[in-house]
Amino acid sequence: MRKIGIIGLGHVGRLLAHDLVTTDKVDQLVLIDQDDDLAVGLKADLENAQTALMTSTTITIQDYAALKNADILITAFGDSQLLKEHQMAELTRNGQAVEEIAPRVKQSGFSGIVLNISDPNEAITAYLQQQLALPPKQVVGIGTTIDTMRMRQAVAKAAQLSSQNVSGFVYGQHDGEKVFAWSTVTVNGQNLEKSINGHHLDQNKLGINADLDNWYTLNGLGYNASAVVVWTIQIISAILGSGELSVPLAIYQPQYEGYVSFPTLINRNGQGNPLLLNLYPVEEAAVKTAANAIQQQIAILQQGGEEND
Ligand SMILES: NC(=O)c1ccc[n+]([C@@H]2O[C@H](COP(=O)([O-])OP(=O)(O)OC[C@H]3O[C@@H](n4cnc5c(N)ncnc54)[C@H](O)[C@@H]3O)[C@@H](O)[C@H]2O)c1
Repeated sequence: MRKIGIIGLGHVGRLLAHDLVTTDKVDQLVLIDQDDDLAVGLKADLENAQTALMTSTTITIQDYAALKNADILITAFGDSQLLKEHQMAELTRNGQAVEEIAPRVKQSGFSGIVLNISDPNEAITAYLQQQLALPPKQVVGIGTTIDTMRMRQAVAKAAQLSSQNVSGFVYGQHDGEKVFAWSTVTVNGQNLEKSINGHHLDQNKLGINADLDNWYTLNGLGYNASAVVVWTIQIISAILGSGELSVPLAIYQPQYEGYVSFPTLINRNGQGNPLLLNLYPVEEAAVKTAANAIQQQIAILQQGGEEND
């Protein structure tokens, strides 16, 4: 029995619930939002959709206790409107959401794997891990997964190839101190120093193009959801299946003494071994800068928590 909880049913949470139900990826779904009407409406809509399906998902709403035996909890709470102010505008409000949500999840007896989508991703994932008191391997964030896929796509477009030919990772901090680790990027096994498919690739331009897609999406839609939902489903499949996926998640990385986005394996036990690739010294220093920025955000959340006590 595959059981998944989703907390936060906005653009991301509701699209994820839709895709899980309509592609038969889940047997039991627990949907929770601070807005009761939204949860009731989404349940009714998804149940109506199931009339066209040969599969069936049991949907429970607004019940933290139902998370007890869930395999995976996806956290997608927040207020995407705040992103119009600045990239990290959700920090304090999502920190407060963690303080509301974590005790209720803990009380349910949930002992599965948490995949956090809420931003700022690394700091909120770390704060969730602290407040839930689950082992760090069971609390990961989507991290720089989407940034990495945008980077791969920018490389692929410049080389006029498909992005499946490109590997390599963005490290650091999603939307903040992002580190394009060009030392890890290859196209069909070849690094970017030589021309690829007859094209000389300029790393500065690639970085700008990678960010541009995010800008277009936010400018046009006011939020982004499709890419993060599709990759979340890939990660869910790795956790519920028998294989392993390598993605740059927000994980506890002892080398940086805290949470940072770093390539890692993910499997049925949660975070597996991190991929320890040889970074250029300048890249390694940039990841350290990102880890420090994340630590500063966590300190702000912890101070807020103390003030509220
Ligand atoms: N890391 C990524 O790649 C990535 C991509 C897209 C969105 N995000 C982040 O994911 C989060 C969700 O994005 P969205 O576009 O769905 O936002 P949204 O504003 O559309 O929806 C957020 C939902 O969370 C709910 N919520 C807020 N606080 C809550 C609480 N305490 N308890 C229960 N529900 C609560 C709200 O009622 C709302 O329905 C945001 O933090 C956003 O920045 C991250």
